[in-house]
Amino acid sequence: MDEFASITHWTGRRQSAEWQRARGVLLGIGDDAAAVDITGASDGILGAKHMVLAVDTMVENVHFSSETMRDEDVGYKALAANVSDIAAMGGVPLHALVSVAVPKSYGPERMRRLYDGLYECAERYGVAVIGGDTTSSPDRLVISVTLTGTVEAGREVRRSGAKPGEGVFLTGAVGLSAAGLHLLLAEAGGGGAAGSAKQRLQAGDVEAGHVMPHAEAGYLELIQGQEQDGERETGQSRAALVAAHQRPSPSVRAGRLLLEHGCSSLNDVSDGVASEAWEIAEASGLRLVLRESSLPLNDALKEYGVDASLNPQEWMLYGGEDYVLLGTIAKDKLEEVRDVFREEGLPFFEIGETLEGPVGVELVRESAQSGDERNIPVAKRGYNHFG
Ligand SMILES: Nc1ncnc2c1ncn2[C@@H]1O[C@H](COP(=O)(O)OP(=O)(O)OP(=O)(O)O)[C@@H](O)[C@H]1O
Ligand SMILES: Cc1ncc(C[n+]2csc(CCOP(=O)(O)O)c2C)c(N)n1
Ligand SMILES: [Mg+2]
Repeated sequence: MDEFASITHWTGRRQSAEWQRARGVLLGIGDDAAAVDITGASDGILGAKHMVLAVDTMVENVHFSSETMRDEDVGYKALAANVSDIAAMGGVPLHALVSVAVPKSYGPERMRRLYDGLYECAERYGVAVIGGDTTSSPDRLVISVTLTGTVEAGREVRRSGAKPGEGVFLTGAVGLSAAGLHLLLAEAGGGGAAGSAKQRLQAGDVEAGHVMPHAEAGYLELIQGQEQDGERETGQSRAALVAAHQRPSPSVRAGRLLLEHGCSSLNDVSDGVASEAWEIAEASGLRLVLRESSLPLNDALKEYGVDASLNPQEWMLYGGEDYVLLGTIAKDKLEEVRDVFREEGLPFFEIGETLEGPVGVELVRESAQSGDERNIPVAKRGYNHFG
């Protein structure tokens, strides 16, 4: 199959012209460039709007491997990661351009499956696929998605908007994706340790008083004492962790609600809560204090941590690829937001607060015995491609 036949095989008859027109698409796949009219898009935005744009790339053996993701998952996640960036601006995702570099080992059927996943995500979030670029690759698959979205003019939610004295929240569970990756690599055989190398503490972190490594007792012992689930639940936990890794659910609806209720900053969790919290603290020039007991420790994550004798907090703070939102909002707005999220059946976890500088991120740890509290500095690290 030549290049043009391939593109048609992947993209043909996936989205009707009518469906695309509702997203403001005037001209889709097939010409030198696509043409869109954002003012004509039915995106739920009344009045003046601005465009928000994001691009995100996934590289085989960096972001995924044949052991961790099916082809459909790669397509799904490549788009979902971008949807999450648009959600983190409070925007509505609209149009995607998809660039792929395809190795010979990926025949037409594998690429078609990749696009099955991509279009599944596109349908879920209402994204029109309007173009892309196709090349060959000598060795590994690379997929890069560019996504547009819209947001009320001048209302995009930035990282720099947090003020001292606000609440810090998460719109979903964290750490599951990293635990899912660990599990998949461990099941693939011996890869567990290698796969989690990025999640291990670097020498010096312990002495510096940074958050504990998996070897340190405290947290793990605390949760180990709690009841273990049976066989059936273990299977369900595995599925939850794997799904979190392969099929993230970006918080678009949450982002829209948060914009509407005047949240002051947002960042999506791609590199880990610690890293994203640091980005908000630095951009806004303040201290961000997280409460250890308020971090949402998911049951599946807890169970896997106990089974693997690894500290799930490491995944929660430094794992990444969760694609939920971390943000800040004035404390007097917390109650109404809490209520709205409950009504809509969306998770909302209040995990800390912002304080006046110096810039940094801390974790408040309460001693189980004495009830004493101490603030531990949270290391500024997460997934780093050049680290
Ligand atoms: N991987 C892809 N996924 C979705 N659409 C694609 C993909 N590759 C190309 N397209 C779309 O298919 C059409 C034809 O692509 P093609 O690369 O031939 O055009 P082009 O961009 O004019 O080429 P050139 O790069 O030489 O300028 C364009 O509308 C392009 O956006
Ligand atoms: C096989 C395999 N090994 C390691 C990882 C972990 N990983 C890769 S990129 C990334 C952060 C987000 O990327 P970016 O910053 O590029 O958006 C993380 C946590 C994985 N997903 N698959
Ligand atoms: Mg981001």
